[in-house]
Amino acid sequence: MSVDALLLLSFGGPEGEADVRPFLENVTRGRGVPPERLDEVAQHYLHFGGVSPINRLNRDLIEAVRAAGVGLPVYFGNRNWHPMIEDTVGAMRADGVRRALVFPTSAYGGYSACRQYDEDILRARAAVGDDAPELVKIRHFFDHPGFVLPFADAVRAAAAGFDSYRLVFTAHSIPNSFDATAGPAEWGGHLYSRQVAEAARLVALEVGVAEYDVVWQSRSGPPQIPWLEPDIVDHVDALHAKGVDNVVVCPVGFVSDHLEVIWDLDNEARERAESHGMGFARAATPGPDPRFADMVVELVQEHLSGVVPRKLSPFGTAGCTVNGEFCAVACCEPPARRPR
Ligand SMILES: CC1=C(CCC(=O)O)c2cc3nc(cc4[nH]c(cc5[nH]c(cc1n2)c(C)c5CCC(=O)O)c(CCC(=O)O)c4C)C(CCC(=O)O)=C3C
Ligand SMILES: [Fe+2]
Repeated sequence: MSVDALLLLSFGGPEGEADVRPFLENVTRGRGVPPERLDEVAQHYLHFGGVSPINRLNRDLIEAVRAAGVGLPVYFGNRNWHPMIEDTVGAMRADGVRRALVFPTSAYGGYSACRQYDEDILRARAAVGDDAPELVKIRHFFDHPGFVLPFADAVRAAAAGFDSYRLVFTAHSIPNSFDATAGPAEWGGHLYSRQVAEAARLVALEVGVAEYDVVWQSRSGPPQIPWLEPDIVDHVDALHAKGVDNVVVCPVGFVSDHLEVIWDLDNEARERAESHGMGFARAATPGPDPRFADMVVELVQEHLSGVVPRKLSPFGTAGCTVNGEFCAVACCEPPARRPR
């Protein structure tokens, strides 16, 4: 297969105070997130001057992927903030791009982590019209050494100051109902939580830690709807009650230092741990590691020249579809949302 560009597709984040509200409205349109939760999240962004690190980190990653020799023009588009994917795909068409690979900045399956990026591709191609470039999405990479090994080194570095510690992995919580439908139906559901557990297992194996926990963070949505639990902050309390004195948190659900990482972990979870007199260290995310950019190049080559896929898990390959098609019928389909 030949392609003439790579598109890095991400979530997007605000780049100043005035962006925060319109960004949050884009994220939560029709999603039933209570207004109190939005006010709270707006405060998290305003704490950092209204600037999420996510766009800068993505621009840095694009530079690193170019420098790693990807050999294709690299474009940048987001779901929720500028540069918006519709505009980027329009620019790609104007530049004469016929077919592009899409690298999504999420390693996992599930509605929020995978299918919603397919919806973005569908929407952008529809907006651009008949001669929109063909867009081929790259597979889930939660089990790629370029994702797992930087996390493992980061855990070792974070734990360096502790004689003993409990290793805790976190990923973004999602509604239980989203997890139930995650993945092709014949794979039995729960693909998101199973991939997160598998990535955690691979990182722990590499570090040489036999006992660890997998927990969740950054829950939103109305309280009566069940989401994946336990929450990291509650879990810190539980570890304290068990007599754990140091905790190392590895944000395995995230590719880079998103706002959820620098607020929910570096502020909320850390404060809770320190209130108990516990030591707390957070492992770095893999996005800025040169091995991560090399992984992106390798994933491109998997498509172009049949380089043997490097996968550390026995899980099937998913997420790689053309023009925003879903992996399978009803794959990662969100249950109908209740109107608010
Ligand atoms: C699984 C998952 C990922 C990982 C996969 C991936 O990386 O894509 C992820 C990433 C991200 N989520 C982000 C931001 C937000 N997510 C929200 C809300 C939600 N996230 C959800 C899930 C996920 N989210 C869900 C089920 C909701 C409820 C509403 C809905 O059903 O959609 C809200 C609304 C306010 C709130 O309630 O928190 C915000 C502001 C940012 C940008 C951060 C930055 O600026 O650095 C990033 C990378
Ligand atoms: Fe989110």
